[in-house]
Amino acid sequence: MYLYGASGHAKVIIDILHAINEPIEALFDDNETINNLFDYPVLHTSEIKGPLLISIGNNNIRKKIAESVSVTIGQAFHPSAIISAKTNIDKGTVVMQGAIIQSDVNIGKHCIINTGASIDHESLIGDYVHISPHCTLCGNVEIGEGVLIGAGTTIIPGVKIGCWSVIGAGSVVAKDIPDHVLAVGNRCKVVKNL
Ligand SMILES: CC(=O)SCCNC(=O)CCNC(=O)[C@H](O)C(C)(C)COP(=O)(O)OP(=O)(O)OC[C@H]1O[C@@H](n2cnc3c(N)ncnc32)[C@H](O)[C@@H]1OP(=O)(O)O
Repeated sequence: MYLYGASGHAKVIIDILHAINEPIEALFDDNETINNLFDYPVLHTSEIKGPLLISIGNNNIRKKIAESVSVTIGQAFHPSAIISAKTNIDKGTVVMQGAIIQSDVNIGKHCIINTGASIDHESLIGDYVHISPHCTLCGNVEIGEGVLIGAGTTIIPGVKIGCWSVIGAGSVVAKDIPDHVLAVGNRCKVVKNL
């Protein structure tokens, strides 16, 4: 596996790849001052190789890179994650330690399902989404493309979050949230447009 991005997020993905015995060939990064991460070389080249995981936490940047490369895309699920056999997860998505993904969930490409997050039955997660550590998504939740759900957020059943919106850490979302907004709080409310 090759990784694009040599930051803290890459360190967590490296742990997952170790846990599943997936060899790591090298990392790529645009920052020419970073030449290695742990024992792995960091390359600065436009010749990107696959299978590739984009190991960058920012959803916009992950999308830009995904659209600019034409190599095989990998996947990485930590063995401690519990993933229903009746779930579809698209390429490029990583599932961190202790996450739980229940039956009939669909998750798009290049998503991050972070440490200890729980996604319940029949939920729909768009492409380039980040579900941060210890979020709880109840059943039938819908998350639009590019959304960041901040750490520890709870989303009650059936709620829809619009594309490229951000939900602040620790929020409780009981009503639908539109596209391109920042919304925060218990009784989560929109505080600004993005
Ligand atoms: C392994 C990992 O680390 S994964 C990374 C996971 N990342 C996260 O969970 C980060 C989530 N980010 C947040 O919660 C941030 O605070 C954000 C995105 C909500 C806000 O960031 P900014 O755009 O900088 O907004 P800003 O700090 O100006 O806040 C706007 C208002 O919302 C408030 N606010 C910000 N965050 C929160 C929050 N989580 N809950 C309640 N209110 C909040 C601020 O106090 C501010 O209120 P004010 O205008 O009355 O002063």
